[in-house]
Amino acid sequence: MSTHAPVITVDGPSGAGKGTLCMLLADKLGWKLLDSGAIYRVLALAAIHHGVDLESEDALVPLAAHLDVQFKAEGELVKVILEGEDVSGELRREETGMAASKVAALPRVREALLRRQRAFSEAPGLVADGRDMGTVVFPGAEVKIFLDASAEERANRRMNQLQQKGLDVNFDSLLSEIQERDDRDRNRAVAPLRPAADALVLDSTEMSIEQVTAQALAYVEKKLSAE
Ligand SMILES: Nc1ncnc2c1ncn2[C@@H]1O[C@H](COP(=O)(O)OP(=O)(O)OP(=O)(O)O)[C@@H](O)[C@H]1O
Ligand SMILES: Nc1ccn([C@@H]2O[C@H](COP(=O)(O)O)[C@@H](O)[C@H]2O)c(=O)n1
Repeated sequence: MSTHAPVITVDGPSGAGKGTLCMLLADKLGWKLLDSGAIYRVLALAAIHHGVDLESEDALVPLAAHLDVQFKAEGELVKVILEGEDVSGELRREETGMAASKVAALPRVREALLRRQRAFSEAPGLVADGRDMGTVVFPGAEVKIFLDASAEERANRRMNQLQQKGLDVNFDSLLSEIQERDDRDRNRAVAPLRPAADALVLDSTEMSIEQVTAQALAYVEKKLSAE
């Protein structure tokens, strides 16, 4: 007999702070974490490594269906192993995010990755980070949050994040990459980025990580205790 595990979905645009919030929620609740963006990123890397055109749906679908990837937790970090190779560094690059948003716009590619994402749902619960977690992948989720922030604030956060890694970055090019990715994610024909009708929308533009976490946790506790 299968038991139902509760799900919290956190959707929103790139750099809104979803990953940060999801990690804190999963840690606090002792629940599993799904970083669905990492799956699209891994697929994009697999395509690049195999010389597959990022717009060829026919070639990408079998690659998505047979993606040989492992996520290995090592302390606070998660190592991503694609076909035996550690791609954790390559995975987080801005150009990988851009390539991921191209493969993610293809309907049959999304379909091929659905089961893999749903398989993350297990007891005691799952915190799922992405673009369509509350609308498509887990439409029956107990708690749905849509985390937003202005494009300028997200570019600023990303710039600080990259500078902390010692990388030389340009605000204007980060902002235009974020806007290009937003545009593709919001306007694609399938699973476009938008809040689920029953999601709490949090605009974090003027909020610290601590304020976002406190508001999200209060909402999660209220929703879960009402179940
Ligand atoms: N409320 C906040 N205020 C300031 N900085 C924040 C806030 N939330 C997150 N950050 C910082 O912004 C950066 C991006 O956050 P994070 O990686 O969580 O975003 P994301 O939405 O998961 O992005 P992506 O979808 O591209 O993976 C990180 O350096 C994080 O520490
Ligand atoms: N549920 C999702 C998650 C991600 N995507 C696409 O992948 C790109 C990379 O995502 P990150 O969260 O790792 O930045 C993103 O721009 C989306 O195009 C998606 O479509 N659905």
